Amino acid sequence: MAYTNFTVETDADGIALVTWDMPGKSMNVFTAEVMDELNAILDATVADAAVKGVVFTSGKSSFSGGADLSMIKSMFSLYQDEKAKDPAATAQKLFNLVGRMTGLFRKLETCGKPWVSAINGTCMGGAFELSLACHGRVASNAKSVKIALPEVKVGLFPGAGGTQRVSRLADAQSALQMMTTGQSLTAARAKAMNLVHQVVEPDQLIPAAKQMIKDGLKPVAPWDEKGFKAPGGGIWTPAAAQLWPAAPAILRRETSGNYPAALAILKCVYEGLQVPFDTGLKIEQRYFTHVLQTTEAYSMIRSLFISMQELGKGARRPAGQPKTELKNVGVVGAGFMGASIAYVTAAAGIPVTLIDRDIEAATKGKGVGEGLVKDSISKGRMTQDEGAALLSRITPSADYSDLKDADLVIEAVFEDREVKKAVIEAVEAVLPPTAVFASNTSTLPITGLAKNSKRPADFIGVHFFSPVEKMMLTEVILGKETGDRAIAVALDYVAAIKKTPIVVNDTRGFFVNRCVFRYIHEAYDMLIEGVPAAMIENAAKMAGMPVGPLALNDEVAIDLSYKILKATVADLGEKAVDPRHMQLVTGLVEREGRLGRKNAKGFYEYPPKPAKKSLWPGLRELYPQKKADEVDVGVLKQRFLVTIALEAARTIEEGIVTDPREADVGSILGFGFAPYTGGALSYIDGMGVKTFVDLCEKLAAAYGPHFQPTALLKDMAAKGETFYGRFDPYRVEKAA
Ligand SMILES: NC(=O)c1ccc[n+]([C@@H]2O[C@H](COP(=O)([O-])OP(=O)(O)OC[C@H]3O[C@@H](n4cnc5c(N)ncnc54)[C@H](O)[C@@H]3O)[C@@H](O)[C@H]2O)c1
Repeated sequence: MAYTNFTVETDADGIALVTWDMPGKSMNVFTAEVMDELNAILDATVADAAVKGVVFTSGKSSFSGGADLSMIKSMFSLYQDEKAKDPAATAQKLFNLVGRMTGLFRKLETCGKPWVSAINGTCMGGAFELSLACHGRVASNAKSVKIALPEVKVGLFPGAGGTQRVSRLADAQSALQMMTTGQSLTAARAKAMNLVHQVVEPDQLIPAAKQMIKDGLKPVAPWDEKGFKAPGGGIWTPAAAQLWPAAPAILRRETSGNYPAALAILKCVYEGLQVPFDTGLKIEQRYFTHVLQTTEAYSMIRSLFISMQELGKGARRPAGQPKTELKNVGVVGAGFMGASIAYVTAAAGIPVTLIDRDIEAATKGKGVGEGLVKDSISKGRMTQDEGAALLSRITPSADYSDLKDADLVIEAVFEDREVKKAVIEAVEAVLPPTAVFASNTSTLPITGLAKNSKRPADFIGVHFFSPVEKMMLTEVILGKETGDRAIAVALDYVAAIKKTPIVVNDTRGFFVNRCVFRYIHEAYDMLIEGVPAAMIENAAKMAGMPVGPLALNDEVAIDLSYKILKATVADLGEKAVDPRHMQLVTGLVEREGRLGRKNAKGFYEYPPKPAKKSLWPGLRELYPQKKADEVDVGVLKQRFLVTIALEAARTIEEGIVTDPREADVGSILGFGFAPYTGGALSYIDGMGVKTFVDLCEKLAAAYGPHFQPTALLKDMAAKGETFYGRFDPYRVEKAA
């Protein structure tokens, strides 16, 4: 029988090689059709007496990425459309849907013939759960092999038997760690955890998998054998007696109780290990159904899975613009940012001309790339040859005429209007008429810079975040005259370097920095009120922010905050900044010389390693300090999230950001806005706009008018609207 997504070849020994190779896809994913075909293959191999066992592998360079968007979306729309009407019936339907994959894998596990999964590349989520249901697992030792159950990162957890099988193979602590963090394992680590049986050279993968069957692999899972005991003896052992009381506390410390999926993993493992395997599967299915219905899962899947993919694939790309294959990119300014921009561009296979004022500076910039390559090679992420090829794509130069073949030039020179003006003119003098010019400025409006260009329609902002090689977000900034072709070229470039773009209209601070400074300014307010700095930082982390606002301010530099406050006063007048903020920052920079991380003196002290940073004791002298019991940490947490969300809502109201997906994805990728909320606008939608408006009014009365809800928010509250409903960029396909 022919299958669309699989080939099946049975050899002379009666071993069927099932190869998963979905047509037209770069990666295999689970779809309803894949599950139907897998079920049919299972039935056929069981029925065929000539088949002694099955080796299951992938025809792609990776094994599989797990569940497909369409499956998640259909569960999602079920929840969205039907929950309000009949919550109990919706839960039952979800429960049945969730059980499909679990049931199929259990059927495989108990089919009576041995199955071996041959893991040839990255194996994620549902695909690893399928492998876990196989009786044998062999992984290639290729560096590209990564094994993970990463569902928790989008608010879910392994719900197709993963929690039950992993905790019956690996010790409970490692199992919990793997699933509650979603960490990636190398093949060797997976073997050490007892999750795969063998790790072999890539060319030995299929022979080794077949050999397991020839050696008489029993088609019975360990937990289906009589007298099976979980590693470490289950949960009633002295070691377990230490782990289980501590586990919830550790999880709480790591997640501040913000992630229902992480807690559900803990419960699935704890409860599941006390009952027979099939009952454990039911427990998992029940918790998964529950987690699917939480606001956190709903919002995280929407932003971190669906919206991120849609934006990455060019959801905001203007229609009708042909795709640009970038053959050469110019980067002008080989300093802190430019050097890394050149590196990520070359890493994406694009030749780069890296220009600075003299060849020494340009070569030094390439040296940054050399350092990053060396690091990647030492960590096994890159081969010597790949590193050499990458570096050969970066050509340092001090001659602007070398930009004559560039499709796109990105400037990252000093943040100075005059310097930028001179660079724009020098570049345009040699640039081909088809090329686009992008500025990486963080504070200068694009429309103003474009005034120096003879071709403002081809002028755009491409704003990177530091460290460029790690940060996944790029803001694409539109000046008033930026044309569609420039937007398309910028988005094609961002896609080529595998970052996620958000398209933002020109404004002071664009989107991300506007929100970031609201976060930091709220911390200034708290300091001024006398809240101890440690409580400020802890409250932010408990709210789900990855970095406290004071530590973040140290990273971006306090003198930059000072410069921005002064520039705001110069451009918009004294009233545009809070005089108490100005006083605080002026004192820190001018009187104390505290510039932040860069001079090892900021809100924190940075002693030489290995000593850890600690809050600067002098902060306690600046304002009369409140006692810990005079501070409500819950309110501090709320203030951080609300002030950022309100700023994000303002950017929508002002037309700076036009699509809620971009505000959400931008807030999470740009500054780590509490990911469990799904982002700054999902935070508002999640609690309901009316509730948010009421909360803003309460906070405004207590902490100042910057908490006043905006006109749009009040209007939305009155009409019962949500951001996603109102702007409706987000269409969920109906369940099949
Ligand atoms: N530092 C950040 O975190 C960050 C983040 C996003 C954007 N930016 C923006 O990126 C730009 C560069 O910032 P940076 O931190 O990399 O600065 P930097 O001082 O490290 O680098 C600037 C580089 O530009 C070079 N340069 C100056 N004039 C030049 C000219 N006429 N021709 C060629 N090269 C010239 C300098 O020699 C230097 O190597 C600024 O616009 C800044 O606002 C910075």
